[in-house]
Parts: sequence; structure tokens; C-alpha cells
Amino acid sequence: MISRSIFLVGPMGAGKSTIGKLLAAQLRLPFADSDKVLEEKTGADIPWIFDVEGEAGFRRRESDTLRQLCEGPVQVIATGGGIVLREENRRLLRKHGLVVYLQASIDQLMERTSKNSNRPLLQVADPRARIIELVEERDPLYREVADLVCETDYCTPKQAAIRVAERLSEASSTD
Ligand SMILES: Nc1ncnc2c1ncn2[C@@H]1O[C@H](COP(=O)(O)OP(=O)(O)O)[C@@H](O)[C@H]1O
Ligand SMILES: O=C(O)C1=C[C@@H](OP(=O)(O)O)[C@@H](O)[C@H](O)C1
Ligand SMILES: [Mg+2]
Repeated sequence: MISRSIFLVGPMGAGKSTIGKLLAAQLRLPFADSDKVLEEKTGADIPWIFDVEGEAGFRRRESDTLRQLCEGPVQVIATGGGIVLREENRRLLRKHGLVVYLQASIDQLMERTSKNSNRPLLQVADPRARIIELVEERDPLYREVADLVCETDYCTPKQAAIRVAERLSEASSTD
């Protein structure tokens, strides 16, 4: 029985948005993607927000969106990869939900994020170096908030969702 929202955190390309939707269906919970909610509230997409308001503007909107989601129903929430940067966000994640850190190798993160250009932080000459830098900076922050850590390298999104659901049920049975 799930009594708190489930937040998926982890780097860009870990599969938070894809696995989150599948996990929600499996658990029969609503699903929200914080980036999509933010874009709908703003009426603009993430590249536009970064262009016009910079990363600082995006981070303000991201925190507002997280606060709003924390007040909503119990659901599965895919967050953006940088949600853990602000201490106030980390506090909210820990307070309002069970946090699952989705991990993947640098090779997989590269492959999965190279398919589209909607991630402003990766529009650089050397996206691989940028991914490595971001993972090094953020891994301790993901660990700080995580109740569970799940690998997504050697499986399909569906298999990953099933594995996360199993891990959540094991964790709740030992509570
Ligand atoms: N095992 C896997 N787990 C998660 N995503 C995967 C996997 N294999 C391939 N993908 C693909 O990786 C891409 C990026 O996933 P996405 O859910 O947008 O990641 P995030 O929200 O963490 O940035 C999607 O196209 C997804 O289908
Ligand atoms: O890592 C980040 O700082 C970001 C990750 C993106 O979400 P995904 O992790 O879902 O790609 C999105 O929030 C934005 O482009 C910034
Ligand atoms: Mg996403």
C-alpha cells in the first residue's frame, strides 16, 4: 500500500519520465512529470525558458512546481535532473515522498539523451564531458535524498518499472 508520493530523481537520460509513467500505471497511481507541469504552467518549453530567463529562472519555476506537486494527491512524480540542486527542494522531496534514484552508466546517459535536443544543459561542444561533470556534482545530492537506488542499464523501461515496483514493495514490507 503506497501512502506517499514516489519521486524519481537522477541524471538526464536515466529514464525518470519514461519509467515514471510505466511505474504509475503499474501501481495504479496518477503520474506527473515536473518538467511537463512546469512547461504547462509557464506556457513555454524548457529551451525557451532557459533562453529568456536563464537557468536561474528555470530553477525558480522548478521549485514552485515542486511545491505545488507536494501539495497534490499521492502520485508518481518524475523530476528534472537538477531538482536536487536546491536545498529547499531536497527537503521537500524527503518530507513528502519516497525517493527513488535511477542510475545509468555514462554511455547509456549519452545514448539516451542524444536522440533529441530539448535539454539546454547538453547543447555544448562536448556533451559527454558535461554529463560526467553533472553526474559527479549531483550524485552525492541524489544519494542524500534517496530511499532506494535502482540501476537501469541492462533492461528495458518496462523491466525497470517492474524492478522499481518490487523494490518499493520490499521496502514497505520491512517498514
Ligand atoms: N532501460 C531504460 N530505462 C529508461 N529509459 C530508457 C531505457 N532504455 C532506453 N530508454 C530511453 O531513454 C530516453 C530518455 O529517457 P527519459 O525518460 O526522457 O529520461 P529522463 O526523464 O531521466 O531524462 C527515452 O527515449 C527512453 O525511451
Ligand atoms: O539536469 C538538469 O538540470 C535538467 C534536466 C531536464 O530533465 P530530465 O532529467 O528529465 O532530462 C530538465 O529539467 C532541464 O533540461 C534541466
Ligand atoms: Mg524527464
